[in-house]
This record gives sequence, structure tokens and C-alpha cells, in this order.
Amino acid sequence: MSTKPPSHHLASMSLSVMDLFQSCRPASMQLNNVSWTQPKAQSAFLSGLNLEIKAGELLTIVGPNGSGKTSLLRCLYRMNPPDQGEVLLDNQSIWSLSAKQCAKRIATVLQDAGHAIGLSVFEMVEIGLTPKSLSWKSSKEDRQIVDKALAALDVLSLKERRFETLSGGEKQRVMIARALAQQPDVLILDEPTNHLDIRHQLEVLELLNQLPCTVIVSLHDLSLAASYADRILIMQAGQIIDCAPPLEALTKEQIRNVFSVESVTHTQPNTPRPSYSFHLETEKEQA
Ligand SMILES: Nc1ncnc2c1ncn2[C@@H]1O[C@H](COP(=O)(O)OP(=O)(O)OP(=O)(O)O)[C@@H](O)[C@H]1O
Repeated sequence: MSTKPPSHHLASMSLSVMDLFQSCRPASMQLNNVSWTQPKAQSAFLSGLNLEIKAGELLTIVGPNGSGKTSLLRCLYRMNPPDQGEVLLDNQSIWSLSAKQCAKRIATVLQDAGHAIGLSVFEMVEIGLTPKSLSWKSSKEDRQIVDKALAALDVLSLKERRFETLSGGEKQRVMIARALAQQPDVLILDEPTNHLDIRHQLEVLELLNQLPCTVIVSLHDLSLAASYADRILIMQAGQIIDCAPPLEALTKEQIRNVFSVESVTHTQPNTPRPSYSFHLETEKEQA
């Protein structure tokens, strides 16, 4: 028997949003010996990174503040040019593709939920159609795509509102809808659950889990990361410390070493998906 809570909204939204992915060709991505140096820094922050992301995989990226999650994601979506090594999308260097060719296959949801003065929610999401659109004027089919993406993120009722009047969580959901409207083969999201209430956090991860495209998502919540990931990648000080299925990657020792907290892992029967509780080391434990 399923342990998931009933979600009528989720069931209907996933049905229609899956239409958008009918011609999705999930892509693999690869980092080969990638190094990247922060502007004005003396030495590389990301250094010699190697990683293979399988087509259709859901990879979550975790790590403390400043460990390099965003920097790594920027390398993957053709924002940070590596000083050394290569980033491949289906075995082709992303730097041999134009920005537009890349945007046809990779969609991003960034930490700072978009700025737009005067655009409606509908128009914000319509921008997601740009890389693939053949004409300036949106067709009936384009408008249906936008509506389906808005419905999937539970923001269809806001479509006439001006984007800048939305709450932080509503803006975040609109930006995820825009990425879905782009119908990508790879979806990269940088902390997409920031600002979201717990129900919408779970719904977003559940939705990402059902998408056929490759999904790469950074998260601070280790339980959420472990609940849905095929593999978890752990960053620390610009290095990939581990990349493995949740129970293998997030051991008590690993969590202590990387996040400097003590943890208790809670597992449930019939599921490989753990959750965690945390506490700071007590003086008694230190002794
Ligand atoms: N363009 C830049 N110029 C200078 N320093 C940078 C730049 N981009 C990133 N950094 C630095 O690189 C380090 C890694 O930053 P990054 O944003 O990748 O970390 P993160 O793991 O995503 O952090 P957080 O969890 O706080 O979002 C930080 O110390 C940051 O200040």
C-alpha cells in the first residue's frame, strides 16, 4: 500500500504537465576534469571535478553554505566557463553550442526568483517558450502549454496578476512553471524550495520525480534531497565528496564531517528513502 498522502491536485497536475514532455529526449551530462576559478581569485575553487549524470536521473546536490553548489550548477548550465576540462551534454561540449542551442535543451530555475516590472504571471511563463518558438506571436497551442505549466505549479489562478505583486513562494512556483514551459531535456534548479511551504515543497519534489527529463537540483533539506534522489552529490569546499544513492551517501559520519552536526537517520520499512533529524554536538558528547 502506498504511504503517500492522497493528492488529487497532484494527480491531475501531473497528468497534464506530462503532455509537455512527450517529445523529451532526456540528456546525459558529464564533467571531465573541470576546474573553475572565482573572479580575481588566485587559485581554482572547483578543481578537477569529474561527474557523470545519467539521462533521466534525478540528482540532488547538497553541501554547506559556500561549498560550491551554485558554482557547479553554473558550470553545468553554461554560465561559468571552466578554466580547464569540459562539460558535456550528450557527449557534446556545451561551449560548442550557442546560448540559444543550450536553452533549447537546458532550463534553469535560479535562486533569485526573477525580476520583472509590469509583466503578468502568464507573460513571465510565456518567456519559457522563447528558445523553441518560431514566431513572435504566441499560438493557441503555446497558450495551452503556459496554462498547463501554471496549473502544474498550482498558480493558474494567478495568471493575470502582475508578477512583482506575488509572494516569494508564488514567484518561485511561477519560475518553476516557466522552466517546465521550456520543455527541457535537462532541468537544473538551484534551491527551488526556498520560500515554499511544506506542502508545496513536497509537491514540487514529487513533480520533479515524475518528469522524464534529467533533473539536477540543489537543496539544503537533506530529508527532501534523500526522499526523491536517485543519487545525492555532496559538495564541500569546492570538491565533490561523494555521489551515491541516499543511504550510501548520507551516513552519520559523512553528515558529521561535512555539516558539523550530529544526526539520527529514520528509515521506514519497504522504502529506501530515509529522513533525518539533527542536533549540535553536546558538551557531554564532546567529553
Ligand atoms: N562570481 C564570484 N565571484 C567571487 N566569488 C564567488 C563567485 N561565485 C561564487 N563565489 C564564491 O564561491 C564560493 C562558493 O559559492 P557558491 O554560491 O557556489 O556556494 P553554495 O554552495 O551554492 O552556497 P549557498 O548554500 O550559500 O547557496 C563562495 O565562497 C562564494 O562567495
